[in-house]
Amino acid sequence: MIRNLQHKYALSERGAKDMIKAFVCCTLSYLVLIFPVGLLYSLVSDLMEEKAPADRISFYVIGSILCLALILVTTYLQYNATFLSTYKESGIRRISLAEKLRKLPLSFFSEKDLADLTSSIMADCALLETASSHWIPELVGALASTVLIAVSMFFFDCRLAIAALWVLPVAFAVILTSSKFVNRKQEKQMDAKMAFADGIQECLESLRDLKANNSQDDYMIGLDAKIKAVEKRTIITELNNAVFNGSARMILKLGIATTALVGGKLLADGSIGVLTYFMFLLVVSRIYDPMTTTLDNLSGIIALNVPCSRMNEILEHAMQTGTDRLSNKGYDIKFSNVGFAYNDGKQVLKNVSFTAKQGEVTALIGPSGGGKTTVSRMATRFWDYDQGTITVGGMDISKIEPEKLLELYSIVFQDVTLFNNTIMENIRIGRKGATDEEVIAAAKLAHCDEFAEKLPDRYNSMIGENGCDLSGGERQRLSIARAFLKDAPIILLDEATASLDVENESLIQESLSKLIQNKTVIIIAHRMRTVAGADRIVVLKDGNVAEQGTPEYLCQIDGIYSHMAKTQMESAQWQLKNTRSYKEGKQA
Ligand SMILES: Nc1ncnc2c1ncn2[C@@H]1O[C@H](COP(=O)(O)OP(=O)(O)OP(=O)(O)O)[C@@H](O)[C@H]1O
Repeated sequence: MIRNLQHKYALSERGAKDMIKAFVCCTLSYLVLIFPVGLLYSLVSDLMEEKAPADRISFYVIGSILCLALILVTTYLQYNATFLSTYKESGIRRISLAEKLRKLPLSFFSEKDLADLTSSIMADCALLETASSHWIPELVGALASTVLIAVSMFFFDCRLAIAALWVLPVAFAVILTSSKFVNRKQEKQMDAKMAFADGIQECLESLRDLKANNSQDDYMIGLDAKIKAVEKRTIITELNNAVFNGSARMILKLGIATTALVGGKLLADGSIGVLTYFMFLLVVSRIYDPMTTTLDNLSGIIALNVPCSRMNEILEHAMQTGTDRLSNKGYDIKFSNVGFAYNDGKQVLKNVSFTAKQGEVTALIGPSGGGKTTVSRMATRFWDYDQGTITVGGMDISKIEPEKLLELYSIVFQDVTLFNNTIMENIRIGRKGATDEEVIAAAKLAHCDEFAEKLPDRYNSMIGENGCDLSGGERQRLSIARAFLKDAPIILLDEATASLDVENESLIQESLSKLIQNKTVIIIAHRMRTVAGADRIVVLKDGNVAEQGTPEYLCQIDGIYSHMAKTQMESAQWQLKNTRSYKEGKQA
């Protein structure tokens, strides 16, 4: 049962046990509400039998105090078992989701969109919180207490019990049979919401390009259609809920009428006494209240399937694992017949073999789409390869825990990610715990001091979201400073100096040459000038190693590298041929 609950409602083991406790407490708290009814029944019975209530006054006072105490205690227990444990569990769920996401390979994220994941972490967690604190324990509590009360009703009078209880299975049947239909509508509503959230996110991210291309109006038409789709789907879902839940509620109310009618008839026939009739009416009024709430929640509980399966998909997805004990000898990176395909199944790397040696600079070059970035993703376990092996210092990287492996790398990406924080803290991400002096030394090596010193708060200046207050070159220099600070034995530079001007590129390359001494360096570059000084060049074309060797050797064989170098030399001399006619046109 515990395992079932864990899977069904994406709970931890402790969360599932707490949920069972909540079921028991809810049942008790509903059951004790019947005690005051019993006391009232006894009082009316005494009055009718003309017993002197004065003799029984202490019985009623003690009985009332006991009822009150029981209600207080069970309410307190129910509160603790549902609310406190739910919020504890919610914290555990959110942390385990975050932990899991941290350990999932990037391949998982390329299958999912950000809006979907954000919704799982925020909205789905909040929904499960409400379900675990209210809907599910209330449903189980109301059902269990109703069953017990129903049994005692049958004990008193079968005919009246049937008149009071026939509505329950009918109302439940309405909700359960409609659930599949309602679920489908809810799934469609969720899809429409996701498409809309994606649209908003895409719109905000691409605002600059939309403005530059005067495409805002066209884009807004598409976004408007998505909003309308959400509106339509929400109306349909709410209508469905209203029809089915409304019908179930009405059927429940019929129970009071049938009890009154059947009871009246039996009373007139003399089959039952006034007291039994009165007691049934009292009990019926008590059991329908929790049942009405329960029926409302039942459709919500059934619809939990969608968020729970989305959450389980994250929680049960295979993680990248490995040892955190390194036994590598040196830091040579060796690719042996590595093959890889992204989720679309297209083979992107085919039998890739090369060695990036420690103390050398290995440059990956080749035409666009040749597989350079993919090779770097394999080396860092951002994605796991399908065939072959990759080793670092002789140790198979697929057996190394990804976070441990990444400790060996200083990486500078082409698309830099910065945080809305100070320059100092953005660089300190390279090595947590580095002193201010160490951060500033790294910043100076990456020539960040040139712009940091000019800012009002110098290294303590805020740089805006993703460094929006800085230029492309300045952002790139910050990420290079991080790599300097981390000072790991393997350096991976993915077009690291691409957004720098020639002067800054030369200065940073000079600093980089100090950083890379005795390290394994892999550079991905398009500009042949950047890789001319490399010790080894690996040319990747269509996922194959087309050529490899020293720059001199590759020039001699007159292959792709030599052709690319020549073409880039020619393009360096290229100029706008139409300059004259352009000027003439302007003057005219
Ligand atoms: N996340 C992904 N999902 C599916 N296919 C991808 C993904 N990333 C890259 N590819 C495909 O893999 C192939 C190799 O891409 P990769 O980015 O490794 O090439 P590259 O040599 O680095 O290109 P460029 O020089 O343009 O950056 C391309 O055909 C690309 O379309």
